[in-house]
Amino acid sequence: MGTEVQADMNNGPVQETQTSGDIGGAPVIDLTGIEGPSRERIMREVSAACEEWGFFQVVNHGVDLAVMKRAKDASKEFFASPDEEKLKFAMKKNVHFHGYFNPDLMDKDVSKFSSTYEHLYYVFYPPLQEHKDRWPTIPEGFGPAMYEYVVESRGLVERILGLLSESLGVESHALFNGLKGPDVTQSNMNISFYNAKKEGEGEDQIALLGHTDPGAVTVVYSDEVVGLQVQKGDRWLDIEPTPNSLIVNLGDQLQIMSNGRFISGNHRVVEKSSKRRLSIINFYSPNMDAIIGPLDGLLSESNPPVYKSTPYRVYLDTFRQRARAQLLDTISSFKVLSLSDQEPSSESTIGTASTSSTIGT
Ligand SMILES: O=C(O)CCC(=O)C(=O)O
Ligand SMILES: [Fe+2]
Repeated sequence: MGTEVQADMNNGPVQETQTSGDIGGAPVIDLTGIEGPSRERIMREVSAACEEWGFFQVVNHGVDLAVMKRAKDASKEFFASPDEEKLKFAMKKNVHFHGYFNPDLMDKDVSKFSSTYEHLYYVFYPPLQEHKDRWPTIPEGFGPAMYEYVVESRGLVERILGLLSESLGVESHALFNGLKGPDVTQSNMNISFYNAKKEGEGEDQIALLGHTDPGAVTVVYSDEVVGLQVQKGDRWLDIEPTPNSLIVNLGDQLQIMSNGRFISGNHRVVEKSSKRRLSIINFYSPNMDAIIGPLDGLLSESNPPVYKSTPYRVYLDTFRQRARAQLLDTISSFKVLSLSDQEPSSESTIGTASTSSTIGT
């Protein structure tokens, strides 16, 4: 999910039950030997995590720790810069929410934002000049440091896509090729600096409502401050960042491509620590013109398509429209209807879902 969506999902003290969270959400998987003798084991662990949680953490993931550190240091330096410097990169109306946002310094109406925390949102891949021209230049090396991390973390995503394709029993490039469509996959970066829990505040504040990400695979590089929670049944579980790990979660497009075998895990962010939390998020998403549907190689008479095939652009537009109305379950409106279902108009689909929406529950 990108910032444009979060815009409408950040509502501060929304009353959701049980903000405290239990520890132990989602497995930690060691990727040592992924190209060698451990591949089978890793493939089983990753696919089990994707079926059960849609979430896992990875260690020994092959992303250069020095590159991670440079991206984190650059982000911290950006947020620590004087307000007037940061505001030079402020989001502008109609520029698709690219740029810097700070709820204390900016007119919330700038992009209909009601976010409760500072963040940066940029396209980092493909590195077109129009994208590069927007990247922050404070600190000076911000763009190159972040880009280096983006390239490394995209490599991780592509290794995971290979494993997942194999575990589905299709050719190892099947997921990647489906996502890239006619050209390349994309990476939008959301660098969020959440607020600390205020002293004396009883309830943990919800910074980001429960949602699934619309794209393919999200890589969250979180500092050691807890805040991200994954939903399991009716419970919210804290993801405790393991040092040097990366958190991986699947977005809606992988649930669709796997014909429902993998899940796009519902998650949210709460402000529960006395420290502010930094997270650097790579939304690895399909090409806008890729037609995403269940992979051909998975379908049979006994496994008919559960989801429709749709250009990603259409899916994302629907997701954004619905998110504005805080309807955060988009994927069910892309289900193939069974013959016994009545065909609702697209408007009534949205209307129906609004009343049955399970946001944050
Ligand atoms: O900050 C995080 O850990 C996750 C944020 C998130 O879920 C999102 O931006 O979609
Ligand atoms: Fe998310």
